[in-house]
Amino acid sequence: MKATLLLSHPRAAYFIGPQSLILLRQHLSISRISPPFLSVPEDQHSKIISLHPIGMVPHKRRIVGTSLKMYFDLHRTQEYIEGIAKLDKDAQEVDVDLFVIPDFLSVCTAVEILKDTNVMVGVQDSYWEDAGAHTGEVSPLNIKQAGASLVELGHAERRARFGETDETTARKVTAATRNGLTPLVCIGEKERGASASQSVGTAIAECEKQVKAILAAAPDDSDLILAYEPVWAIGAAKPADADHVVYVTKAIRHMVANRKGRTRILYGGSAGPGTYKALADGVDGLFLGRFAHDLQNLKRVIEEVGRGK
Ligand SMILES: O=C[C@H](O)COP(=O)(O)O
Repeated sequence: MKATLLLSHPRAAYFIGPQSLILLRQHLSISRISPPFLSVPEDQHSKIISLHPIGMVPHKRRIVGTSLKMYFDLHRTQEYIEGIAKLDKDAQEVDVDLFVIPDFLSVCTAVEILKDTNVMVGVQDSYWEDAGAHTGEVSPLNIKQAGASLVELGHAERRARFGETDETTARKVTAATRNGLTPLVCIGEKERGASASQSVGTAIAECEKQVKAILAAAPDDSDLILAYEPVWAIGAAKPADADHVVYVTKAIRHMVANRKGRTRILYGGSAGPGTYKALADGVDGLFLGRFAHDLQNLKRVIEEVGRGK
């Protein structure tokens, strides 16, 4: 068994095996451990670095973005993307990756407007074949050629309204990575449980099934973004409780701990300014919907995520 523990650190994450755990417990005099996560007091971090330099994985660069879903017409979308271009500098200043996912018709416009920035452009879906008689579908090959770099897949709205399943999402994940696109796959439980602990248990069980399908479909060394979006928190007045999100996203991180490729975990679902700080232990950033329509809100979120608060 390997990588059974994940140690959080402001600048790094550490994956260690059971042997190392015994050593680490002695070294740091830690008695209380709740696998798979271990909290180490900040003044002891340097001891971990010297004890386990080999298992060190660099901290993942944080990431913030928004999907415009089908909210705006073409003119408003263009104006919005021009506004996003102005936030590139803000994102760079705080080392945050920024992305925007417009409607399909606006993708080429977005790529053109953002060509001199670091902002990534994504699409809201893509098909599992690259070409052929698939009326109405959009080829991942063409998406790549258009200059997009992200493909959002398996969003709850597509699962609910267009019959998408773990299986179809997985096929699309494979096709996206085959074409050099990064899949941003949405996962999350449908219902909130009767109690806090039941909600966490249900969420982890449902996410595990979704994550397994994604991991089987994505090459192990590919870049992957998982957006944890509890379905009941999408389009709501406020995001899911921070404790809930942190428990679930830590469990998701454990599920993907053995991947070779970079795997970043986002939270989405009524997120906005003020959401990130309490989630910082669990997620690498936020995926916004409505609350990014006001670009001032998005700017604040970029700053908050970049500063970790
Ligand atoms: O794609 C984004 C998510 O579905 C969240 O949307 P929302 O923030 O409007 O709830």
